[in-house]
Parts: sequence; C-alpha cells; structure tokens
Amino acid sequence: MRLLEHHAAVVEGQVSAIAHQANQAHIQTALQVSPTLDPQQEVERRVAFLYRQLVSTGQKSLVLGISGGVDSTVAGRLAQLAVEKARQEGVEAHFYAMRLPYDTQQDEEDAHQALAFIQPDNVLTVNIQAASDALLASLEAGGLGFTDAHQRDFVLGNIKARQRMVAQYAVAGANAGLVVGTDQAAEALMGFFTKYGDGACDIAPLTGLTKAQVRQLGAVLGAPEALVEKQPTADLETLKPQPADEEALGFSYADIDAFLTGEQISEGARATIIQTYQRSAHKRQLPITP
Ligand SMILES: Nc1ncnc2c1ncn2[C@@H]1O[C@H](COP(=O)(O)OP(=O)(O)OC[C@H]2O[C@@H]([n+]3cccc(C(=O)O)c3)[C@H](O)[C@@H]2O)[C@@H](O)[C@H]1O
Ligand SMILES: Nc1ncnc2c1ncn2[C@@H]1O[C@H](COP(=O)(O)OP(=O)(O)OP(=O)(O)O)[C@@H](O)[C@H]1O
Ligand SMILES: [Mg+2]
Repeated sequence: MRLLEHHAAVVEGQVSAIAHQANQAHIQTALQVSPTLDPQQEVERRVAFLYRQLVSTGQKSLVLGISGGVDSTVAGRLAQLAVEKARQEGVEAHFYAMRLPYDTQQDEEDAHQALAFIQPDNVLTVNIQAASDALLASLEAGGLGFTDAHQRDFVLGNIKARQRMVAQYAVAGANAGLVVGTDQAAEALMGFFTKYGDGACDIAPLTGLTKAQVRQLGAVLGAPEALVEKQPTADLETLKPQPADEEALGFSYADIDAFLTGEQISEGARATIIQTYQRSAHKRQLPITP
C-alpha cells in the first residue's frame, strides 16, 4: 500500500513538472522573449521601432525618467538615438530626460553618469518629495491609517512611483510626447512594478528582454560598465533605501532569466515563479470589467 502511495506521489510530481514546463514555454512566448539575440541588431531594431512609432503617432517627443539604473540608462539612450534618427530624416523630434528624485537619492552620481552617457536633448529635474509627502499627509488627514510604519512606507513608495508617472505625463502633455516605459521581461514576469506607476507608459522599448539582455544592449551601446553591471533596485522605500530587487523578489535575476530563456531551474523555483506570474496577471492586463 505504501509503495502504491509512493508511486502515485511520484507520478503526480512528474505530471506537475510537465505542466510547469508547458507553462514556462507559454510564458516565454507571452512575454515575447527570444532566448538568443544579437545585441547590436536589437539596438537597431528597437531604435527603428521608436522612430517609426513617433512618426506613425504624429507625436513630437519622447519622455523618460532616468534613475541611474541600467534599464532607464539603456531605454534613455535608445530614445535619444531614435529622435536623432528622426531629425536626420527631417522629422521634428526631441527627447526629454527627467530626473525625478525623492529629495536626494543615494545613487545620484549614477544618475549623472547615465545622463552624461545618454546625452539627452533636454533634462528636466523635478523633486517628487513635496508632492508625494503632501498627498500622504492629506490622506492621513482624511482618515487613512496604517498598520505600522513599514506599511506606511510601502504605500508611500507606490505613491512615489505614481508621482513619477504624473510628472512624465505632464511633460508629455506639454510637448506632444510619448512616455517611454522601461518594463522588460524579468519585471513583467514577476509583476515587479507599481501598477499605473512605473508600469504606465505609452511605449515600452525593452519589452521581451531578460535582465541580462538589457545589460548586453547597454554594453553594445557603450554605457559605463558600472551602470551596465549595477545591482538593480526599485529604491522606493524611505526606511530602507536602495534594497536589491533580488532581496525583495526572493529570486536572483539569474534564476528569473533562466526561467525566461527556458533553461533548467529547480522545480520549486519554477513552480513559485509561475505562481507569481499568475498572481500578477492583473498588472499586465486592462482593468477587470463586468
Ligand atoms: N487579482 C487582481 N485583480 C485585479 N487587481 C488586483 C488583483 N490583485 C491585486 N490587485 C490590485 O493591484 C493593486 C496593487 O498593485 P500595486 O499598487 O502595483 O502594488 P504592489 O504590487 O503591492 O506593490 C508594487 C511592488 O512592485 C515593486 N516595484 C515597484 C516599482 C518599481 C519597481 C522596480 O523594480 O523598480 C518595483 C515594489 O517594490 C512592490 O513590491 C491593488 O489595488 C490591488 O487591489
Ligand atoms: N529617481 C528616479 N528618477 C527618475 N526616474 C526614476 C527614478 N526612479 C525610478 N524611475 C523610473 O522608474 C523606472 C523603473 O525603475 P527601475 O528600478 O525598474 O528601473 P531602473 O532604475 O532604470 O533599473 P534597475 O531596475 O536596474 O534599477 C526607471 O527605469 C525610471 O524610468
Ligand atoms: Mg532602479
């Protein structure tokens, strides 16, 4: 009897491993991941994409927040190259890079390095602290309470991400601009972004790229090595500045990328990643309707 139960458990494990494998392949397709790519060709393809969309939408500019992280360094340079290409073709186009610190950020120097590399047409610096704090204070005055200081700080973190979205859309509104997003496949997979915050954009040139591929594009673009290899951080919480995304996610980007490119990872990790993907489906879709 014990032996039969054991066999049943083994078969069940095998069936769920096969189901997870199928899901892994399905997710890879849904997130538009190419396990192998030529980084130089990808740069050209994505610059051409941004340029074509500027022309076809009739908009005149691109707008993007530059944090000092690798994603916005790469997307920012692609945006600048796209508007330069447009101008070469006789199309009026400009790139507005935005510094959006909450007060002073610890890695400000990296953001300056990123701007020096991107060479954007325009830089606007907007400190989002006053607006973020004012909204939180008004919410509290209006009766909102928090379970503890950590929850309050987490909620403020998402307010910061959405405040950056508001600022970028204001600049886009004044300059016939498309707001550029930096969502890539690793963040999309894990739903690791603020819904309608950094997740909100008009155009997403890094779609489908693993984190390693974003770094490869950065390298062929000639970005400073320190930025290409930099530890990713959402840096939203005031009580804990600059935490590594990997700590918050509970997974390394190497594992997340391995999942995306169809490589073998432990069955436990694969099951948890699939569960995280399914739970965050609402962030990749339009609102629920009746
Ligand atoms: N099944 C469902 N169907 C429809 N809506 C659903 C839902 N489950 C939750 N929701 C709703 O979703 C909302 C919560 O989503 P959201 O506000 O995004 O909040 P949440 O996912 O809790 O927090 C955002 C997470 O993304 C991380 N993040 C943010 C920004 C940048 C980066 C980065 O990598 O740089 C990372 C941040 O550290 C945090 O862990 C709530 O309103 C909730 O009710
Ligand atoms: N301090 C900031 N100033 C300007 N833009 C910001 C700032 N923080 C976040 N953003 C915007 O929000 C996006 C999402 O942040 P995220 O941390 O995922 O990307 P990143 O900082 O560019 O790269 P990494 O994920 O490697 O840290 C950024 O790409 C950027 O456009
Ligand atoms: Mg970051």
